[in-house]
Amino acid sequence: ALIRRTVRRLHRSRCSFTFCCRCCRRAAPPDERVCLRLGNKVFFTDEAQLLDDLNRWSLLLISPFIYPDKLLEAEHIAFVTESISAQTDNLQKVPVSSKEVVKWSDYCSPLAYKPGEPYKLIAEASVDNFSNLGIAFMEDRLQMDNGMVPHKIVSVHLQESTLKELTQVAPAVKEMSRNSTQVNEATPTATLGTTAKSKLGVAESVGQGDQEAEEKSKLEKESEYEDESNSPSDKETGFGEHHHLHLSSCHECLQLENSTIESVRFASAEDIPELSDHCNSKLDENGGDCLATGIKRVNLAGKPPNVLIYVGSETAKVEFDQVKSILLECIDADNYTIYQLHEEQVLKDPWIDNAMLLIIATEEPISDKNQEQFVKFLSKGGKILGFSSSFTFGGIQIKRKDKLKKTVHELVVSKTDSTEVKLNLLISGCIFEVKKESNSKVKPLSHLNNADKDTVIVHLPYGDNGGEAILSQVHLELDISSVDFQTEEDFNLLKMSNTKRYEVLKEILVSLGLSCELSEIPPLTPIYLLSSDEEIHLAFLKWLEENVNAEGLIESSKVSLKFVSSCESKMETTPSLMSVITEMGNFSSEHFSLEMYQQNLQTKKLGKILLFTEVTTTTMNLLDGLMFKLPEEMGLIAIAVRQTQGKGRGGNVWLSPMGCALSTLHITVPLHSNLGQRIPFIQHLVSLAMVESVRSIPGYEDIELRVKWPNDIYYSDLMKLGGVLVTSTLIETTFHILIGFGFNVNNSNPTICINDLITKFNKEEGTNLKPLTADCLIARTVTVLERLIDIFQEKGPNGVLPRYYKYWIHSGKQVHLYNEEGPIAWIVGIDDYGFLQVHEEGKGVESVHPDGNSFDMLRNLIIPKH
Ligand SMILES: O=C(O)CCCC[C@@H]1SC[C@@H]2NC(=O)N[C@@H]21
Repeated sequence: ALIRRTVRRLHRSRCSFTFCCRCCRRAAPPDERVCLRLGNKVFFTDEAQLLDDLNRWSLLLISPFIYPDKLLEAEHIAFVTESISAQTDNLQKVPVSSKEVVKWSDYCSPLAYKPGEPYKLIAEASVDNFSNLGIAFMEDRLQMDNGMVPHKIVSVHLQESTLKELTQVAPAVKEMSRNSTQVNEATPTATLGTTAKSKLGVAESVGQGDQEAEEKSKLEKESEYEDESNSPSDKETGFGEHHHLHLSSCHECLQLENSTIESVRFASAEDIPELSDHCNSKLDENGGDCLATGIKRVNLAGKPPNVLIYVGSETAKVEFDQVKSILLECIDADNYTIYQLHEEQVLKDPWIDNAMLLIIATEEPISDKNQEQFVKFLSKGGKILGFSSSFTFGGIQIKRKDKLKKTVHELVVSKTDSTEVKLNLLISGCIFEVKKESNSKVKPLSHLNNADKDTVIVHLPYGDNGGEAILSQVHLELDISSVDFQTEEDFNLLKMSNTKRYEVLKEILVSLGLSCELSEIPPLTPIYLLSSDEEIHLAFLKWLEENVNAEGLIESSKVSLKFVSSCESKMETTPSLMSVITEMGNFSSEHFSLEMYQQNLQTKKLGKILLFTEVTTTTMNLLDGLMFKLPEEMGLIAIAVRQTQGKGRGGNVWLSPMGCALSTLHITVPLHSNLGQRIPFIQHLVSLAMVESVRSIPGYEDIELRVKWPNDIYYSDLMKLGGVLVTSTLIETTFHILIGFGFNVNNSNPTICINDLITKFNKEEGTNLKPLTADCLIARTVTVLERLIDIFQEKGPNGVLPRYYKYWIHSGKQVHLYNEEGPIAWIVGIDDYGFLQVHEEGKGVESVHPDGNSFDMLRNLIIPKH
């Protein structure tokens, strides 16, 4: 309280606040200035410390969407934090509980740094967050992102001239902040200056080891490193002493990535069988095995079989839509028709003879007459699925358990293959009991994981005609948007069970005779050539005239592109031949706004020439024919709404449904450059850009989106919602890099998406942040990425790492080396080549190289490779 009060009272005055260790002799204050002593720490006030010259600092304002004018508001404090390496600080104490730890960058934004011992960082924070940092420091709970130990925090006054220097780094600022209140308009309209670089800071020498590399490059011939190709070893790709140089597609890295992939099984991409090109014929092949086919025979009109949903009273339209929508996501939608069974139809209409499945999804009491009708349906071989309804028959009864009502609880589900699945779901507040006297064939399918093992899902056969019901008292039908979750823990539990909820629901539907096979693959659509402005569009067309072959084709081994002026030419789009429509005027899409993309793209080169399509195989194949020949200033990007053969890392399939932002960007990197010597860093830069694309929007700074090393995008440290796939081709001394990135923006199911996090944030904070769209976020990602690459080329890893650490999930995480009983080490950062660094007690900081180790974050293990 004392610290908070002092900072709040005095922050507008010309005084500074210092938190430091008593051993920092030079800072020893006169007694009258000391506000608080705690152990070996002291907090005191002093005269204003001015910081008017940033010449010896390296600036970190790397995001083009950051607003230093916030600093002019008196509500923010700028300060310098000094830290020393853990080895130097013998007194480093490990906080008792990780809950107490305050992660430095969670409470501030880094602005500039000065390497060395002590390592100094300038940052800014709100008045309260500055106090939080000070308090944590005093209580030995402050953790720096890079594993160093904080020794001193001093607030400073940034002169207006200093702020101007910051503003030079972020020229789009003024324009941005004008628009910053409305998200849809919070898009930068100013373009970045031609040189948006800082004139300050220590630039690392570019092109070190040039001679060796040059010699090597003479020997280089075009070589492409892709996931499936014969990846070169580090030796082959290394230059001089840069023996760590290592591509994300190399063998070691893939192993590393596989272990990472293993640890995120619930992400949207994983464990999904690859779609075969012959998927369309699946239904026919199923033939008589499929109950749906059987029903079709009954349905003489040739119409697909009916699934009816009864939600009780007429006001329940919302409930009907909710149940219908999850059903459409589970069943082969083309083969069923879903209707609402209205109250007045239950007794009148001949639905009993036309429906194959009735879903009862209402907690309202069911009248005796309706009950009789539903049982009659069963007696004729009908199937019933009950969601939290009072409908029962045979040997079971429903018992209320009020303390369970609307709670999230773990349940255990027995699957048909006799395995068990555990997941968390919202409970209706009722359970099933088997009547004592009954000799019916009730089969419990699921019980709560509580002391009473309360039964919550049952299977009941009825009569001799194959009638059966599965009744559930857990809300399998509700997704997070319809659940009134109370706590963050409930949100997390439900989201982490979301994939399993689908799994269980599908299994129930299949056991009731529905087909849950993936529906037909959508047909591929033509590509549109779109550009960020008219001028570049014309320049591209001119270039094209000179570069297409006699048939108007740009050929490549993956896809040949046939350029046509309008969509009138009715050419079929196939995986190996696609038409590209060059007239922008005809373009419109329900799922992509070119205007939104243009507004958010603030780049010099990247992403200027856009190949957009609704449905393609994979965006990774579209740029091949163009990328080696096109002039550099026409940065290429491919964007799709859906992919039929989306590629993930390590040969995985990347599920690419509507709502997922899907894109491949082409960049070139000179071999003799900071980044060219550290190619694996690209994946870190892209991950960081994806996170910043959201968290740099005013109001969205605290959306819990993070990076997981090496290249995943996570919700907190819990669930994957995005990833990066990088392939590179070295031609002479230029790397041509294709960066595929995908993130779930508006596809809440079957896992989690960015808009879920925004909804959660609005609910918790009482805000009204708007949902985001793929077009906006792809453009922002490219904009931030170009910025990050510029900074990296100028300053090397140090120019971007403080920002990466701000968003990564590993700060201060403990791991075991070698095996579960192995020595403990702390993750402290990544080294100059992008590898993880750990600090083993008593041994200091070491890099964990993928060629010797793999990293299993879920098990908190770094294990040697076998
Ligand atoms: O496995 C990963 O985490 C990487 C996923 C990368 C997916 C993107 S989506 C756009 C681009 N096209 C693809 O086929 N894959 C990448």
